[in-house]
Amino acid sequence: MLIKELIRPFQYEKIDLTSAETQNKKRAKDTRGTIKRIWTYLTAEKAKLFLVILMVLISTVLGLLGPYLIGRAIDLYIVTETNTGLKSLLIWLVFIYLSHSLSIFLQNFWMVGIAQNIVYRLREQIFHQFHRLPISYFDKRQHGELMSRVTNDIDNVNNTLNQSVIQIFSSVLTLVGTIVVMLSLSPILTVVTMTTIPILILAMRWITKRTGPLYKMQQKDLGELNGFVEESVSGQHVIKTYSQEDRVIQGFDERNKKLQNTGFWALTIAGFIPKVMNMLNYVSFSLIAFIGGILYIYDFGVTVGVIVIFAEYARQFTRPLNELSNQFNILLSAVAGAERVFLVLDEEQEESDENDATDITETNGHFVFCDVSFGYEKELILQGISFEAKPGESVAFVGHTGAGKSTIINLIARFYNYDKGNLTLDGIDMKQITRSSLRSHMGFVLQDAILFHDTIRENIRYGKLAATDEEVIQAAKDANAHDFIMRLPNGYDTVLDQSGSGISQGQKQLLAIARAFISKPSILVLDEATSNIDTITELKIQQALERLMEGRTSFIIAHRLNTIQQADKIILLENGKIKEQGNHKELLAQKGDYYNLHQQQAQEA
Ligand SMILES: Nc1ncnc2c1ncn2[C@@H]1O[C@H](COP(=O)(O)OP(=O)(O)OP(=O)(O)O)[C@@H](O)[C@H]1O
Repeated sequence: MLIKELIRPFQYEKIDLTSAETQNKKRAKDTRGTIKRIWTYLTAEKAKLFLVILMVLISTVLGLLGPYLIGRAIDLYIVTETNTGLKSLLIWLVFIYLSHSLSIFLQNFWMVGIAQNIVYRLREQIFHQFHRLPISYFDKRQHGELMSRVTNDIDNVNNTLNQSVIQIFSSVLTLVGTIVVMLSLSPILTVVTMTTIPILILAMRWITKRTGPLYKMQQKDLGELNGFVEESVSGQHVIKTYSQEDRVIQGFDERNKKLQNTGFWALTIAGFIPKVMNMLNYVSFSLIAFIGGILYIYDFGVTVGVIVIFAEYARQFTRPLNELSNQFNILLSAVAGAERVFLVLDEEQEESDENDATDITETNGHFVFCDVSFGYEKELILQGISFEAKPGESVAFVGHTGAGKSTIINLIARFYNYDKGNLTLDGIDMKQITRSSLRSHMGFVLQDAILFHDTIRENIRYGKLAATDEEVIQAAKDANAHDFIMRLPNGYDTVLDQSGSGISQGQKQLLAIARAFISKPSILVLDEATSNIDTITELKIQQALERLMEGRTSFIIAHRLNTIQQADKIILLENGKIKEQGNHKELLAQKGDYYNLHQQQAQEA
């Protein structure tokens, strides 16, 4: 059992990197582009970046000077046993090492500042971008996965910026500096020191070729896992009602396992780097000691001090190489993260097609659909839709699930653009009206009222931020919500949470109606609640809605026919087409589908 446990961590599935590698190759250009783009963020912090580079330069030179002086001390004072000058050289050494530490401290200090500024901007940009993207963008993606971009991916960029930029500069400088000093001391020993480099490069290549795609996979898997967790947390109600806990846990386990697997391989392979480095270090150290010793004994111009300098430089020399490849790995993982952030930033914004659209300052709410067709993807969902909603009229949509009721609303609110035909508001083509001005005249009372973690007062005020407390109370009264609010211990100051727990489904609806009242919209969209609401509350909702609809063009997604009998127009949809339209009386007289539906629901009731 124990042995099994011990070897368990090694029983990871092998990961096929071929597909990831080809993907990696395809994206190579993107990687370069992404690095360039990160660089533009860096150069926005010119002054600090300059200071960092200056400190890196100073620390590198001082780092080279230390071993050099120790070597000289051995040759000049220790081997020859003369003490004069040794003291002052040692004082110099102390000063050099102290300054070396100080310059390293400063470069890190400034770099942390730069990194924080950059991730602050990135976070700000991506969050702002989220609010400028069309609804279709969010419809197509898992929300937790998107959230992962703001958190994990940006974190990743942050970590890399903190470490990599300095490391890369200092590694390159140290490499160049070491080679120059080594060559000036002993070209033969320089060659000896460098013999291990080809092996090192080959080993690093082997490693990075594998870790690069693995890091990308790891970020992706992490995003998926986060998406799943977000869905499971926000969907707890549904999961529990349908007793789907086991299935969700199993789904989580699969994703968790996948992430564990990629994480294991990414870190294991990356972990070879220091081992290979150490081994090669010892090899090169032995070679220097051995060949340097021979050169010293046979008097080839190599001193003990020079051997010591080389031994120290050999270490210094492989370290930057190691760090470069290490940083390269970390850089790849950050580039993967940054790429996912930039992908969001590069998405077309909702207003991108609004160049020749104009704001509407007011509207009568007169909609005309003329032979309108629309599909989310290639497949057409709505076909040949024609109807008119005159100012102040109420239009109700009925039809089976998936018939296209919500889709028509999506076109009315311009969450999506219609494809063919003609859709106008007050005679103006919908595509010529800016979305923000259109929506500023619209009010929504949706099935699942979205509340924010704030007081009831602020939740109602969300409909019009400038509303006074009196207006909030008036709106609540109009919405029949005032009484229940006053019965809560903290009244209007009761803090709700996102799911609105603490108040009932019907009360949530009343708050949503109050929110719509306060914004005084000309156009209303009502999505009837299907859930069971007690009859008294339902009556209150119905009353409030009728009051709200007065004088406003209203679109109602109806699930029960008894609530829409007063509607000016009822449109029966089937498979994205209008099957019947007219008012309640007319449709009953037609004795068509509406009539049948009505009979059916009457019987059920
Ligand atoms: N964002 C979307 N992307 C792709 N297809 C979608 C999208 N939203 C809806 N659909 C498809 O469009 C069709 C019409 O959906 P719609 O939501 O308009 O129906 P509905 O009549 O409102 O149904 P319900 O009463 O269930 O809300 C369905 O086949 C649905 O699968």
